[in-house]
Amino acid sequence: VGLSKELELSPLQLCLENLHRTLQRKDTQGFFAYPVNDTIAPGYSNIITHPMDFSSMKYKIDSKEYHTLEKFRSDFFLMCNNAMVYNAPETIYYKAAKKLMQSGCKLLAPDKIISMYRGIG
Ligand SMILES: COc1ccc(OC)c(-c2cc(C(C)=O)n3cccnc23)c1
Repeated sequence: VGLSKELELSPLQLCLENLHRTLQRKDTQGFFAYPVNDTIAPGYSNIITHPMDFSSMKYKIDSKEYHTLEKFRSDFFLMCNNAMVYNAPETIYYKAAKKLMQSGCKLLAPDKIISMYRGIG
């Protein structure tokens, strides 16, 4: 007896869960774990129109909102870019976002995405 229907993870979801886990492991301080709020980041919601964080991405994977690897990839880069727009270059958040983005570029490189699709079948 397999997982009940709604819990069954599709090959794409399994791939996205894997990528999500690998990328989130790089965020050792948890700066990208949850949505940034205006209390810890004054004026954030006025400056960043499309917020994104790892918990929101996880929710989108589990609710089957990502139909392609590219949609997941663009949310990841949106998350990193937001941090490099709101925070000044000398801040720990900007530097953490830049480093995270570099990891994402390697893991989510187009040739890697193509081979993942081949693997998904
Ligand atoms: C200092 O501990 C935390 C804990 C969680 C955070 O975001 C979820 C952040 C955080 C994360 C960010 C980002 C990602 O821009 N940020 C910007 C300004 C002030 N704080 C933050 C910091």
